[in-house]
Amino acid sequence: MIASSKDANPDSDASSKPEKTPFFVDKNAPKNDAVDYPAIEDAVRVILGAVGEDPDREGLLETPARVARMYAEMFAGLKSDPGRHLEKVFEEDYDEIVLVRDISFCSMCEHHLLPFTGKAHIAYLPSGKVVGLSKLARVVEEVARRPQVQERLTHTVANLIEDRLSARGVAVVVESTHSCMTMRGIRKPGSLCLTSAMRGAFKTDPKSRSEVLGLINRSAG
Ligand SMILES: Nc1nc2c(ncn2[C@@H]2O[C@H](COP(=O)(O)OP(=O)(O)OP(=O)(O)O)[C@@H](O)[C@H]2O)c(=O)[nH]1
Ligand SMILES: [Zn+2]
Repeated sequence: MIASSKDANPDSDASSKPEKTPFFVDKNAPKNDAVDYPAIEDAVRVILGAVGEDPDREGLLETPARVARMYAEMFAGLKSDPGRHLEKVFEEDYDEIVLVRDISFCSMCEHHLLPFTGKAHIAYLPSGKVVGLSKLARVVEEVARRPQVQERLTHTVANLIEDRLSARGVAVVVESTHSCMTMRGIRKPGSLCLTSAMRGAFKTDPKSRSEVLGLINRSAG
């Protein structure tokens, strides 16, 4: 467990502080040991005060703790290795396209800390070994749980699959809506951002590329 900002402050006197709301009250969310929950709570109280709110009013009392749990959940993939989901492979005499489409995800834009949500489509060309289909979705789910840009999400997933499965080709297409473009700033609801990462045969062979894009496009939406 990382020490909280209070622990790090030699002047702090925990005994004189009122007892805080227990920060881990969501029984469903696993504890994220990489996250300093009390530090997030402190920061949220500061933000609430800074926007002109009263962090001590009843409706906001538990908000810092809720936000800490939310960030712990949203950033649960920050310190983990999503590639571990691709370790259990099995041999199969199949060398054509494997495509899992419409894998929903929710990630966090690193510029505004607002969510971007959408779908990922993953295809690969096996080279003797395949992986359980759900594992591709697990990789997306875990990589998504980081602050990032969509481009990084896309190529991180592609690199993991190419490396861990020694795939002859990998295609990752991600389509998503960025809250920072829909609810603030330019405010363009309905705008969609598409990114793709092509590896191996999908990058070098136009026929393979067009075949996989055809399958993804036909299936998407
Ligand atoms: N390339 C890319 N840009 C992103 C992503 N998520 C958010 N952005 C953009 O990050 C940019 C940040 O631009 P800045 O000018 O630094 O910040 P800003 O003043 O809040 O920008 P506006 O959103 O235009 O108001 C914006 O253009 C966002 O649309 C992403 O996943 N990929
Ligand atoms: Zn943003």
